[in-house]
Amino acid sequence: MNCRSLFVHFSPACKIEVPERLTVSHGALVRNGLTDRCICLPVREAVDAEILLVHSEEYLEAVKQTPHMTLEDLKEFTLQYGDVYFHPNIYHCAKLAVGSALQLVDSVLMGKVKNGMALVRPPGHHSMRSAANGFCVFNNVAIAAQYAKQKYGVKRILIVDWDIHHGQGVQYCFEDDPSVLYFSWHRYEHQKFWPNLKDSDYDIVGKGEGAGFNINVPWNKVGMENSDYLSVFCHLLLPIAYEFCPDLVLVCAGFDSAIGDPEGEMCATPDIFAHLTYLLMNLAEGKLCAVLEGGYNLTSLAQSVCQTVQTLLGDPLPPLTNLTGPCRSTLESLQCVRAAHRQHWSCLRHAGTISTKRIKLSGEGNKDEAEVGEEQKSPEEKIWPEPPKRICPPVCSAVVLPDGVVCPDIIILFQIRNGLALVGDAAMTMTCVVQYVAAEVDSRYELIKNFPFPSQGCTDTSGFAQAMFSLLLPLGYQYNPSLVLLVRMPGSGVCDIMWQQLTGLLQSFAHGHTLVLLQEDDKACVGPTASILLGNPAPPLGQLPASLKEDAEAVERLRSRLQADWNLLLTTGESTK
Ligand SMILES: NCCCNCCCCCC(O)(O)C(F)(F)F
Ligand SMILES: [Zn+2]
Repeated sequence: MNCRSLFVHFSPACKIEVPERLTVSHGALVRNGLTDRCICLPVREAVDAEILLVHSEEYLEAVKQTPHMTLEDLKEFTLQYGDVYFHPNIYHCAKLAVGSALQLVDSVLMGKVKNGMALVRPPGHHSMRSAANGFCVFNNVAIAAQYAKQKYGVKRILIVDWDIHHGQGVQYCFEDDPSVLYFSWHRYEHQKFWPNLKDSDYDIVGKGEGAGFNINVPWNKVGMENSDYLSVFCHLLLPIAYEFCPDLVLVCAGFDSAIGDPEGEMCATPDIFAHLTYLLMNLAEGKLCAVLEGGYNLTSLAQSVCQTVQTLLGDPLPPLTNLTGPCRSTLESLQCVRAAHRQHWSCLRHAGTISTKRIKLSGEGNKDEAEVGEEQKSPEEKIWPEPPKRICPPVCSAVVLPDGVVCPDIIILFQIRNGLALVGDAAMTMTCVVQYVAAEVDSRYELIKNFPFPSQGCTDTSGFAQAMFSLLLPLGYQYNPSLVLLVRMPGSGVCDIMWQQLTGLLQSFAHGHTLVLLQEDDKACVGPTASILLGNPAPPLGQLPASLKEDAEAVERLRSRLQADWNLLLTTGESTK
């Protein structure tokens, strides 16, 4: 009689955390030709010392006994923990899951690969120092973070947990540690959703030295969409992450936050993970390790994994359509978290200083007022369009030198992905290109007009970064252009590394079709700009100081003025009216 039949007979086998999660995800990667473009790292078992970076000796010793336990003992053992199922082979699997995450960290930090993803089972983010919990035995990502600090002396690590459950195990591990910034959003419903912890609410910000380095974003309604996720990234996570300036980004990549998942009951589509991944790749010079956590709808999971890996490979992002702006519940959560963290992060200090009152958002139904038809469907019955194919043009970038004429249609007609032109007069050329594209090329194409940056321009990097996240990104997403025309005007006051970050972030739009115009005497900028257009990560901005008050307030004023028409700019449930 093999273990399997023993296991099935006595313990309530877990119905959603099943082996098919890995076989279906891997199968989709193979089918989409993505495994051919990756190197497949060998896995190994974690050794005791690595597991003890996070877990206690008594817990490790106890788990070590499980392979030799009788079914009765196993059942007894399991009962002391919550929502976790022990099989005689789970200790071996849990060591492989940790070992895989550490292999990925080694390869990224030794520069063998730029980034990567570990597809592991069992997941890890709920397991605590001396307790298994929520399908998790060892905390894969928490161990990976401690390992990176100990073995490579990494100073600052950002952990982004986009799984729909709160990774309380990670939170407890680093709550007093300022070198690890833990960000988690999670279905919460005012503590009515599992794991029903007060510790998962927005006001739990970390302890002692770690105060401010734990960010909890509770989703108090289900049905959250792409707009809700993007709003939290633009108006909370990215500004803080850039201020923190991590040397390494780890992702608790759970995909139960995607549409169709029975646990999450959210409505964000799999292509959102392409954008979330890309936005994080502009940090830590692209050093990003994603480790699988949850995700229980096999169709949605497979698509989300492919979207994530395709972005890690540098493919152009699929434009996100019909972004309707965040819902009321999201705005309330966002406002609460920003207020709880204002004292810890200068990027939030001036936020909301301009009091704003509520506006009626276009088409905003708060999540439980969704149209009847959709609402009746169970998560498994939900349908969504397959993410669009993300074709990378044969030529990635082109540089046009002064005597050549810029022909943007080669970019627009997808012959190349992006381009850079050195021109005599950037302003005049910009006008020509705008007219040319508007007239010559099919009028369907829109352009990102020159963003109305605060009149006096943002002189300091922090102010500019603030404008980028709270203005430019949300506007760009909602405007959804087909071409991004980025013009570096003489005397713009934008420093080179900020320019590189901006060039990188703007690839989020228009399938990455960016045309950059530089003044021909700006030769020094050609190399750094071309490097970004070719997909290299932008150098870090460094830990950002507080932005100038007048800059931050100018951005806030502009945001308040524009948010009536562009509600991805909203950060509070209020408006100026
Ligand atoms: N009435 C009890 C419901 C218990 N539900 C347990 C949900 C566990 C979620 C695990 C996960 O998805 O967060 C992980 F990423 F760890 F796998
Ligand atoms: Zn989960």
